[in-house]
Amino acid sequence: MPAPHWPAPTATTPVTATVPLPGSKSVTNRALLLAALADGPGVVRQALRSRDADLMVAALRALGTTLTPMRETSAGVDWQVTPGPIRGGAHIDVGLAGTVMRFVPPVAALADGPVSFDGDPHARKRPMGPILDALRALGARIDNDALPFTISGPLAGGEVTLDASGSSQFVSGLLLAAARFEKGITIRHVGPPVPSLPHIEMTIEMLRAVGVRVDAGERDVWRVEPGPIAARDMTVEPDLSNAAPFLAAALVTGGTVTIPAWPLHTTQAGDALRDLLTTMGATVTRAPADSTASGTTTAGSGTPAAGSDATAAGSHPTAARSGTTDLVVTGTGHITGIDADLRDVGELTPTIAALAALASTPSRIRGVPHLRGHETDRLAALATEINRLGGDAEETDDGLIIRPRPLHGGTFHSYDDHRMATAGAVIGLAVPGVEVENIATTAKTLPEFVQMWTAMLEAR
Ligand SMILES: O=C(O)C1=C[C@@H](OP(=O)(O)O)[C@@H](O)[C@H](O)C1
Ligand SMILES: C=C(OP(=O)(O)O)C(=O)O
Repeated sequence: MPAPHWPAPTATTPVTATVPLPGSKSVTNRALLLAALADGPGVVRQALRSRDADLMVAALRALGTTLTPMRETSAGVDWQVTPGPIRGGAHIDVGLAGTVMRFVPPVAALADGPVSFDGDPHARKRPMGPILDALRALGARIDNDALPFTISGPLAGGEVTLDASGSSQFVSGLLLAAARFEKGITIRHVGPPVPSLPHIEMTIEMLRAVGVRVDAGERDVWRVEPGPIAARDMTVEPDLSNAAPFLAAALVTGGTVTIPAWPLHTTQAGDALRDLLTTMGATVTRAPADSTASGTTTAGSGTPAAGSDATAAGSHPTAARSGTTDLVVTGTGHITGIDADLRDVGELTPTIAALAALASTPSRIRGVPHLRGHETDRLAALATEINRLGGDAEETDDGLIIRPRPLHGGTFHSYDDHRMATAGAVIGLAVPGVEVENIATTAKTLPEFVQMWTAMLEAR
């Protein structure tokens, strides 16, 4: 029996809340995988606990890694990770997680036997061809061009050309495991532009932090030298993309939302929110990390900011280098439309589109045709759901045009997409009677979403 739809709360007053966020999905799943491939036991601190992270943990365990939780708080889980020989014979469930379906197969190709992969029904539709062809070119045998498939090594590594315009994760997946390939790897991208380049930067930065030599000096070419991956003590930053709906609430309600422990230097896509939300009419400031806006209370977990102690003293390179501040976003209740190329930060599109649907001037979102291969076809889903509520959204070849039009209540379908569900919540702040279908899908990256959202609205 499907769960009843979630009545998205409407904000009757401006929100004033501090919202600590759990760890980044993208950093967590890279850190766990690198720790599993390392030359000794390591630690991943303040890792996200969510469906995607749990799927990564299960995948690495199935391949022979020992992962032991040392401490779990609402800021995340500290994992002791002890690598083992990579075992064949495993079956990996990727769920709907791009980071599992693209990052784990290159590791599986190093196993001593075949490894099979499958996932949610929609996972079978997400693009996999370029990374599977690349693994074949590097020596692996694979029996299909999409999920489900079985992969067998050995994988020698070497040079490969692929079209990564469908997902940056094809490049990241190959790079993450490549130091363990006998010949390392040289990847050449040929095709339309690669999306989500900051996520490839994240991969490179995290590889370098564990001693892997990466050459990214030439556009669309990446080289990883074979060699050991150092065991480290890594700390995960808060998930800045999951900050998006909460910060959007400041714009929609004319309130103030503070996110603690926002890194001063980061490769996370969510950092682009500072500029995007400014363009849409917000005031964005940084406050010292130990300050709390007066009169605010903490929404969500009520624990110290995720990443705060880690970023003061921690070992994650991005956090350790430059520390963190609070990020404070204040809105006016009046949203200006935006014309933005989101190719680098496509995962922010559902929140930006939700804001655009509430804006007083038209918006155009460009550069994101690859969103058709995300958790759902996000361009079609956003246009359909905004229009279902009476809005005016139109798909283009590479994005969306959204024009102002008054919205009314109704069902907002999530398509099993966590960011569609949170986009429905953002619209619901301003539009009475919005009901989000399958809000539970937020568990992909933020299992506490409903509690955090409710606490944000109740905070004063
Ligand atoms: O490497 C990563 O952690 C991610 C890369 C991006 O994928 P695409 O390049 O497929 O957009 C992003 O959208 C996704 O949420 C996470
Ligand atoms: C595209 C996303 O996820 P995935 O890692 O499954 O690709 C996302 O989180 O917006």
